[in-house]
Amino acid sequence: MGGGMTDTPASPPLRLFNSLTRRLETFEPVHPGEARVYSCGPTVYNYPHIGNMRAYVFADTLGRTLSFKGYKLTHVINITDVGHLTDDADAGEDKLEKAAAEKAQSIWDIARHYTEAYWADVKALNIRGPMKAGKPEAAHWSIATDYVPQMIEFAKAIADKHCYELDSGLYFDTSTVADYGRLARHATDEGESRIDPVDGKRHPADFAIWRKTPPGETRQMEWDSPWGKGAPGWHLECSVMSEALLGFPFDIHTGGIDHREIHHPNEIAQNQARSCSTDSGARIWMHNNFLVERSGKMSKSAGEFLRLQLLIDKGYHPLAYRLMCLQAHYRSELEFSWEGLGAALTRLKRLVMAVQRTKEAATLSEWKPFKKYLRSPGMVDDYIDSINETDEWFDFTGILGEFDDAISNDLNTASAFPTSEKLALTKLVEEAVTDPFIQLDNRLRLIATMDQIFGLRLLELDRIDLRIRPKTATITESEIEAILTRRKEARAAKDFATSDKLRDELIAAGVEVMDGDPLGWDWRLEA
Ligand SMILES: Nc1ncnc2c1ncn2[C@@H]1O[C@H](COP(=O)(O)OP(=O)(O)OP(=O)(O)O)[C@@H](O)[C@H]1O
Ligand SMILES: [Zn+2]
Repeated sequence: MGGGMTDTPASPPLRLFNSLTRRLETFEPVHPGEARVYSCGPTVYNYPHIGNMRAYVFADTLGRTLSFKGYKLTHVINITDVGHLTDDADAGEDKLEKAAAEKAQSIWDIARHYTEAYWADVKALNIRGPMKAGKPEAAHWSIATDYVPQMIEFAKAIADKHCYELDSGLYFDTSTVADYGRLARHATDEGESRIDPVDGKRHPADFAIWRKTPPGETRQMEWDSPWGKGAPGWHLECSVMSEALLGFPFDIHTGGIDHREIHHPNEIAQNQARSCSTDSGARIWMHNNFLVERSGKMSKSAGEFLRLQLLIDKGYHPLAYRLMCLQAHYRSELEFSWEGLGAALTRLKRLVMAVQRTKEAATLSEWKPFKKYLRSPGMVDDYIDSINETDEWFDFTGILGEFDDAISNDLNTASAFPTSEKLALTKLVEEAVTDPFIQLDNRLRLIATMDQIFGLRLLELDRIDLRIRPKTATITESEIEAILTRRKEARAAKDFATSDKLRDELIAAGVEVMDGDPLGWDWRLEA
């Protein structure tokens, strides 16, 4: 550690809010130098809505932060293609079987279709996806139906001590484990009125770990088991896949805040049974709050919902939605509005434009992040050494230190944002264009470093990428460009009548010209 630099500030430890203790805790990995994370994946019976995608932007921000802090990340995200009922508890039908019946399609085709739709959103939002020991290429998405034999083994192992059989399935007796429901913080028999009773259940909170196919019926997805033909329960999937892929216990388990009430307490109960201990299975349980609309939580069951593709069709770049998520803390509710999304898009444009100007003036052709800083999770000494090596006098420690503080404080991208935007725009980029003492290349390296967490592609995006033509526009890109060129000429010649006429022509075609906009014009966005 950089000899003699005793006054160097230490990189802050990563502190995360643990839903189990409802407190901020310092992250201490189970395996030194590693971070193993499990995120509950989508149930692929319908398109994901942008609220669902907030859960994965959050999981991705966590993963990126762990990588930034120097941990070798293994991140598992599953695909739930079986077992999730229309109620989070045990009433209702299998969501996938129901969708298949309604559409008269094969359940496997339905699962495939919606899995691909989810992957498209993941890609558009620059979510990194699964990771194995720091390598995305070594990882794969974990599909629940690939793990059914392991689920049966898990159930067999806990059946005698913790389960009982009814006509409808094998049920977990929640009274057999200590402190059931401690994550949700409700007493076992209270607050359960929304759980429809299943005949014969010993306690309202007991849940199916194996659901038998009713006599005389056939399910499209069913497997043989010691309890007859049937399908696994949803909660079982996550316990099995997390143990199989991450070991027991692992570091962090994530999901939306609704999972804190039923799904995760049930996973914990299974994990306790399996390990014959009080260990919940993960050291830290983290939950993102909801994306809401004025009318309430965005949800599929409520009928109408917003898909990422709709935002794109209206002319919003998907990363504007990512930025909108980053501007709020993951534990706060975020209210969606078109105005808010529009403001995020304008902010993204300004950032991209400022970076672009700096790129044009810089000398390097590639802007790698400050690798040395990234490689020294404990201290920033190495990083200061690297600056000394390059004779750079500018105090990066302050900027990166501030950024590191924010992100290490329970992923506070919300506070990182105003800070980094202020720095990036006024100090780092705009001043950089005029200040002869500040090296442009280092501004770009700094942005590259921070963007490892933001994932906004700030160095790759071009102003052209941010112009998305709304589906409703009745004019082509080149026609717009031609009119805009003529309008610019008219304005230069102070011929404002022609300029206004051309602007009206564009408006009639669905394109709004915004003279104050950094891009010179913008598409009209429908409210
Ligand atoms: N409005 C929301 N905002 C943020 N996260 C959400 C929201 N709705 C669901 N989630 C989270 O999205 C992830 C994927 O959920 P899943 O695919 O199971 O959807 P779902 O629960 O069927 O959706 P819905 O609640 O809309 O019916 C979960 O972690 C869930 O907690
Ligand atoms: Zn899960």
